[in-house]
Amino acid sequence: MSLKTRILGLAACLITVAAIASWLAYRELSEDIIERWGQQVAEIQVRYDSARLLQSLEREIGLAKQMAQSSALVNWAQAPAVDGLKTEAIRQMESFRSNFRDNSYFVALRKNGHYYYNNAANEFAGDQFRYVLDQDKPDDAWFFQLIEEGRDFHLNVNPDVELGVTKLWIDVLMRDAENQVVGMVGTGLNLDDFLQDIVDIGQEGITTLFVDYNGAIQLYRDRNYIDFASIIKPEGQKNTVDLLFDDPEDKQQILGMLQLLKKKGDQAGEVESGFVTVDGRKHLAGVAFLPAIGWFEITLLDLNTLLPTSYLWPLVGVFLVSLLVTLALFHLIIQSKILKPIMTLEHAVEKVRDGSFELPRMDKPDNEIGRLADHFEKMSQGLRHSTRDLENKVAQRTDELNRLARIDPLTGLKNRRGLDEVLDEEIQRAKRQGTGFGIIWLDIDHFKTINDQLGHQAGDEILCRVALWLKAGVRPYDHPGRWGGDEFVVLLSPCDQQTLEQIAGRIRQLVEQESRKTGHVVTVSVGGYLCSPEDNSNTILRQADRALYQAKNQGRNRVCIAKYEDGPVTAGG
Ligand SMILES: Nc1nc2c(ncn2[C@@H]2O[C@H](COP(=O)(O)OP(=O)(O)OP(=O)(O)O)[C@@H](O)[C@H]2O)c(=O)[nH]1
Repeated sequence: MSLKTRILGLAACLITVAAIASWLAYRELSEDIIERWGQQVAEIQVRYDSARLLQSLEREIGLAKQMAQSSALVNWAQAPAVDGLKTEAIRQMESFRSNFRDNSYFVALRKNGHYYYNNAANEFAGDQFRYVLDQDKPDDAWFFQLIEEGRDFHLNVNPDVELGVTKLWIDVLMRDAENQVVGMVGTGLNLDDFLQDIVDIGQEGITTLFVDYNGAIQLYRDRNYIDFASIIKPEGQKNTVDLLFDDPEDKQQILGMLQLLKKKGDQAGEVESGFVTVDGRKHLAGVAFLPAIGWFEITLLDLNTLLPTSYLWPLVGVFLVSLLVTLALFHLIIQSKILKPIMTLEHAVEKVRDGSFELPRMDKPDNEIGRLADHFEKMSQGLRHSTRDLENKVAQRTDELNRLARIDPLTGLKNRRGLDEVLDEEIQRAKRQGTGFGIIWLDIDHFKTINDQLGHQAGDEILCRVALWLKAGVRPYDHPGRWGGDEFVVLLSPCDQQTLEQIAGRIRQLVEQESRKTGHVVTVSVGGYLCSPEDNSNTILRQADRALYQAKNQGRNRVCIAKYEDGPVTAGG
C-alpha cells in the first residue's frame, strides 16, 4: 500500500474517530442543554401552574376550613336531632354557599350519616338533606375512609352518583372541642371547568397533570386516565402516573422522582426532571411537589415540538463541512509538503541507483523532507564528482597500463604486443591506401657467447645500446621494437625497396661502428621485406624471418631482403 493511501487512510480514520467523538459530544451536550433548558422551563411551568391551581384552590380550602370550624355546625353535628341547632346550621351553610366559587357545599354528619348538599341553582333550598351515607355502599366509602385516615383536609376527584355530578371535592374534617371528628364539610369544583382552566392550557408541546400523594392521576386532560375516587381504591387498582409510560425504566424513573420529592417534603419549588417517552415521542418530565395540597404536578415537555433537533442540523452541517474542508486541506498539505517531495526524491534515488546523475528538479519544502532532499542532492553531486575523478584516474591508469603493456621494460622500445598492433595498423592502412610498407628483423650475432663471456648484465647493456643505435638509424616516424631476446623489429612506413635496403644497411653499419667505439664489437644480421597490400601478418613475419635466417646462414653481419616467393634479392656485409 502506498504512503499516500496509508496517510490518507490514517487521516480518514482519525477524522472519523474525531467525527464520532464530536457527534457523541454534540449529542451529550445538546441533551444536556435541552435538559437544562427543559428543567428551567419545567420549573417555570410548575410554578406558574401551581400558582394558578393553588390560587383557585386555596381560597376554597380556606373557606371550607372556616366552615368546618363554624360553631353552629360543630354544635349541630354533635346533636343532629336538635331542630334549633339544625336551623342555625343550615343558615350558616347557605351563607357559605354564596361564598364558594362553585356556589355549592356539602355537610356530612358522622353521628347519623346524613348528607346535606345544595348547589349553585339553589335547587335544594329547604331540602338540603339529600341522603344517608351507608358504610356498605361503595359510593359512600370515601366518607368513612377519610374519617378513618383522620387527615384534616383532602382533595378528591369523584363522581357523585346520587347528585349526578363529577367534581373536584374539597373535604375538610369537622372536629369538636375534644378534637373528635364529628363530620365533614366541603365544596366541589366543576371538574370540566377546572380541567379547562388548569390543565388544558392549549400550549402545544406542554402537558400538565396532577397526581395525588400516592401517584394516582387526579387532573389530566384525558378523563379516562383520572383515578376517580382514588381514596377508596386499594393499592394496585389505582390509575397511577406510570400508566402514561410504556417503558418500564420511564415508569421507575417517574415513581423514583415522586419518592425523592416526598423525602424532600416541604421544599416547595424543587423540580426533578428526566427524559421519558410518551406515545413514542421523547419528552422531558418535570415533577414538583405541592405541599399545600399534598399533590404532585408533572409537566411533560414534548422536545420534538418545543425544540426540534432539526434546529441543530445547521450546526451539524457546519461541522461536517468543516470536517471535509479539513480533510481536503490536510490532503493538500500532505501532498505538497510530504508526498510530492518524497516521490521526486524517490525518483532521484532511482536515477542515482541506475548510475545517472541527471537529477529531476526536486521540491524542497521547509521541513525535514526538504532538508533530506537537499542533503541527497549535495550527496549525489559529491558522488558524481568523485565518480568522475575515479573514472578519470582509472582511464589514466588503464592508458598507462596499456602503454606499459606495449613497452619493453629493458630497452624502452615497443615490445612484441606493441609491434603486433602497429603491424596490424600498417596492414590495414596498406590495404586501404594500396601502398606497401617495410619490415626489418634483426638479431644480434652470437649473443649467447657475449652473455657467456661478459655476463648477463653486460648482455643487457648491449641490448640497450643496440636499441639506442636502432632508434638512431631509423626515421622519426618509423616503429622500432624488441621482438624478444636479442631480436629487434622495425616497421618502416612509408617505404619502398630502396629505402628498405638503405635503412637496413644503415642499421647494420651503425651497430658495428658504434659498438666498436665501446671496445667490444657487436654485429647484427638483418632480414628485410617490403610488404604489399595483399600480405597478412603471417606472410610478412615469415618473409622477414626467412630473410634474417638467410643473413645468418650467409655468415652473419649482413642484410638480406626477401621478395615474396622469390627469396632474398640482396645480401650485403
Ligand atoms: N643478457 C640477456 N640475454 C638474453 C636476453 N634474452 C635472451 N638472451 C640470450 O640471448 C641468447 C640468444 O641466442 P641466440 O640468438 O639463440 O643465438 P646467438 O648466440 O645469438 O647466435 P646467432 O643468433 O646464431 O648468431 C640466449 O643465450 C639467451 O639466453 C636478455 O634479456 N638479456
